[in-house]
Amino acid sequence: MVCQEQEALVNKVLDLYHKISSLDTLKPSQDVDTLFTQLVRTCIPHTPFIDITKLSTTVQEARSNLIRLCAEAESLLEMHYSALLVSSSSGENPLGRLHVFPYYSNYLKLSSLEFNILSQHCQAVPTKIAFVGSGPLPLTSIVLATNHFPSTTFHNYDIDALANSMAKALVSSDHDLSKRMVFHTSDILDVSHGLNEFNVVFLAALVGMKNEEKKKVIDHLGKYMAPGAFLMVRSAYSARAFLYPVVNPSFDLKGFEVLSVFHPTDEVINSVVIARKCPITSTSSKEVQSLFNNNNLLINGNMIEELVTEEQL
Ligand SMILES: C[S@@+](CC[C@H](N)C(=O)[O-])C[C@H]1O[C@@H](n2cnc3c(N)ncnc32)[C@H](O)[C@@H]1O
Repeated sequence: MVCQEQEALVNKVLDLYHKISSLDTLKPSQDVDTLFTQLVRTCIPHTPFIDITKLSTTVQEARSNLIRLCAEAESLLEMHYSALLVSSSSGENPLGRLHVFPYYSNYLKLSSLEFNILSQHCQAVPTKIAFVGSGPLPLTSIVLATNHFPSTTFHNYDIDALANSMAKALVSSDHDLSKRMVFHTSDILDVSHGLNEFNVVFLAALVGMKNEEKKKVIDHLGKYMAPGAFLMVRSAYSARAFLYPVVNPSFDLKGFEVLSVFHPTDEVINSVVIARKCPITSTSSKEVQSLFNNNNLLINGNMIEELVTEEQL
């Protein structure tokens, strides 16, 4: 049963959706900024609670189109600011002026939240972290590498070659990050080899926009990540699900042990889910040996110093 408050909120979102979808372009402008700011303000409150599984088919359809429009606007906004930061840096390090990006403080808060949640479960400092869906302005990797993991290498995967070339240009003049930020252009579904070298994999909210696409990406990561490695997934709660895809910890994380789910109540929009790839079950001892040789064998979150084979037990 939908209460009046829920109906009013859904109607407001639909109204904004129709206005946004009638815009000629989603490139940054006053009109685009005004409409998306109204949309975010409408969706941020946790009440009235919106259960997206209870929405009508029409509203479900509008939601999935709206998420696609949000993704397009987010990519265009990132491209705009990534290009602006590089073109206006006049020889200085553009990373010193990231505050010009309107949502920079949101990323500082989100990255700090994700670091705190990860640190509660992963005692070892990760040597290598993968960020899937890094974009032209890879702020999560930049903030984590700068503020939280000063000795970790970040491998950034993006399907869009232009996004990667812009991101590379952004970090190239930074003495430290130019060495610790690596960029790979590929659909993550085409990446298998090497995923087992990461202690931690982050999955951007907009990789896999429909539920079945998101599940496919998570299943793929589950297949190739190292046993014991951590997966940080961004999701959405209540009306924020009109802006981003929802990951259901009970159904969408097969092969992973869900460690915690956190729904921010402030302006950090994404929920954060941390899960750990289930330890080795049917993996052959040969695969275990190769995982160990890659020096990334984590069982129950701890790096294994030496491999004790069944024979030695
Ligand atoms: C706009 S960015 C958002 C991430 C944000 N910059 C951050 O630092 O958290 C999302 C990126 O995901 C990329 N993407 C979408 N689907 C992907 C896939 N299957 N494989 C790799 N990258 C993907 C898009 O090209 C886009 O650049």
